[in-house]
Amino acid sequence: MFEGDDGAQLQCCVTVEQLNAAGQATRRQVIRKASVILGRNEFQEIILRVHDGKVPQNYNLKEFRLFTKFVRDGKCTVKLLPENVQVLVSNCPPDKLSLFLKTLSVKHQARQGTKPLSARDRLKAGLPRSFEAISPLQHKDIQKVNELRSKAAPSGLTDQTNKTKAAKPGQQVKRSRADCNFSPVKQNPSKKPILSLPSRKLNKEQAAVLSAVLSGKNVFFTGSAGTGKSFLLKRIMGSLPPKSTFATASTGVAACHIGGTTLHNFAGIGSGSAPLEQCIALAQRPGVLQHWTSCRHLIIDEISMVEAQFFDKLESVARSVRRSTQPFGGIQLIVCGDFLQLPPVSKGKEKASFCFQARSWRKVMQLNMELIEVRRQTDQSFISLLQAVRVGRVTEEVTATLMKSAYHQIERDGILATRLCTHKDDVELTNENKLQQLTGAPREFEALDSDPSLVKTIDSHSPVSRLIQLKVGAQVMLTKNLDVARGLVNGARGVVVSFEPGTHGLPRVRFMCGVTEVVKLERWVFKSSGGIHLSRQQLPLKLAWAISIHKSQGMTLDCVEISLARVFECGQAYVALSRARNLEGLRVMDFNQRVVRADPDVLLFYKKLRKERLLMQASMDDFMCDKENS
Ligand SMILES: Nc1ncnc2c1ncn2[C@@H]1O[C@H](COP(=O)(O)OP(=O)(O)OP(=O)(O)O)[C@@H](O)[C@H]1O
Ligand SMILES: [Mg+2]
Repeated sequence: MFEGDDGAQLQCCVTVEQLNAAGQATRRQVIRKASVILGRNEFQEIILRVHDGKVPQNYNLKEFRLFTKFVRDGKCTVKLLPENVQVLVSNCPPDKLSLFLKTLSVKHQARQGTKPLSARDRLKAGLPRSFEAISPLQHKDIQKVNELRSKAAPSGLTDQTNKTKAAKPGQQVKRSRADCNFSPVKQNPSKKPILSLPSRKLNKEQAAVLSAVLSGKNVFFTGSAGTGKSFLLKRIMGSLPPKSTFATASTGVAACHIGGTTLHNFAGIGSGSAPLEQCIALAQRPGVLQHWTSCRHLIIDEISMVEAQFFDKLESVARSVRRSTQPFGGIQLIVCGDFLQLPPVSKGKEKASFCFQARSWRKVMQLNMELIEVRRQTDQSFISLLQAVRVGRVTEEVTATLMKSAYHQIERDGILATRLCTHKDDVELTNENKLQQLTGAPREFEALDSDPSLVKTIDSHSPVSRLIQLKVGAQVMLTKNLDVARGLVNGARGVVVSFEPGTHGLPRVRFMCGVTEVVKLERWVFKSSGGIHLSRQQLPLKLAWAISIHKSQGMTLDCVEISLARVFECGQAYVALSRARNLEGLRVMDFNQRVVRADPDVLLFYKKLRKERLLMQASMDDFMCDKENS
């Protein structure tokens, strides 16, 4: 079973169109708040029921086409062929929609081969009309369909590409990349199951946070590095209606991680330092106002870098722009981060205050929850070392272990360690020099930007630069998840071993995980504050002799060398050390315990939170059993 969802029911916007022979809509019905249910009638045929809260409409899914290209945007179309009707779904939580389509596809294919009933058979059966929601997808359904598919002789394909050989009219399902796990019925050379279930399930504590979010409460959830906060945020995004959900983060790097935008971009009030009236006026500009009025769920990752005054300003702007007296104007806040990691950037002398010190924080936050289970690292002793560093408790043993790591040999297959630097200029200098030292002329890869005049905005949102220079031997890092199962994930380290033929031949990279792959162009799409979609097409690579600690925020890194001598912020040493997946992949130069500092205000906040949360935790338990009993 899939976590917390039966896959047979959707809440979304539905448009039902009756088409004429030329495919134009002659009649259109829009249902803003529809429920769409997958079920079976008295003859066990699969029925799509669209309910507008008054009268349900049933569509028999015998012959239909699915258009699923925009599932990640919460949209799809079911085209009923004989009736020439199309049902357009929109503003649907993407994860729910993709599970629904998977259920539909599997259940439909499992029925392949059953003889269609004639009108006479129906009459003779004399069964009372009935409708029953379809049972949730189980592993056995998947197995059955994979068997059917692997047995399917090549000529019997219902694959779009060889239309002439398409099997009897049956389901002519149009497949798009979005359906990659419903790949068209082809002989499957790799013999791996064609259909698969989502492998990376939420653990219990992550599921509890998701439940609290879906109950509509304002939730702050925290946890040390690698406990899956960002991972969970992406699942939360997949469970909320896309049109009214805005995913943001305090920095461009973190925003990239969750496929969102920066909080500043969402808010459109600049630095927020202007007087309130002015900020409200800024928020009412076209393009920005639409964010504030359509937003019902505001997600913020890496909250530790948002400063208190900015948070308070946002809260006041929200109430004023949305003409609501509720905290944050009634927007549901879903906020996460680790206050013992990077603090807000201080301007000038005085120390910037943390978000939890904001006037409105306690008024806004209804539930504080914590993820305890660390997922990035697996070695318990390394996890304990990191926990000690996180709270600034540097024992002799911690010091000895980190100093010993200076001799770790972490290079392998020509892949050198990435140096995590505290200052950006060191990074640029190191990468440039190292590239220059390699023989041969560099190959240049220029990005294709949707709007070259907005290169600054695009730069601040994408993890790759407009221009990338590479040579054979260049140390590189992947900046996008290409294939999680094969270890080609954001942060994966590698070295360029060759280029494909031709002046713009793509680079072939050998990765630390053992895979050697030609890296192809990828595309990043994001919404800028004016609400316009911007995009960049570029290689998902960046030079990786060095990277800044700020740019490594949120990342999981294979092999890092850290020099902590110039660490200047509380939490910075912890962020750097906690990027490494294991101690063997880490080399710490010139360690001395002075560089490890935890902010005393933050330690106090977590201490109070723990004391309170014991109550909150109890109420969390109450909350969970209320849920079970409801
Ligand atoms: N339930 C899960 N199933 C499988 N993998 C998971 C799960 N939760 C987290 N992970 C993996 O653990 C690693 C750390 O997760 P993530 O980056 O979300 O942690 P984080 O709390 O955001 O860390 P940081 O504080 O450094 O940003 C990632 O590789 C992520 O894919
Ligand atoms: Mg994170």
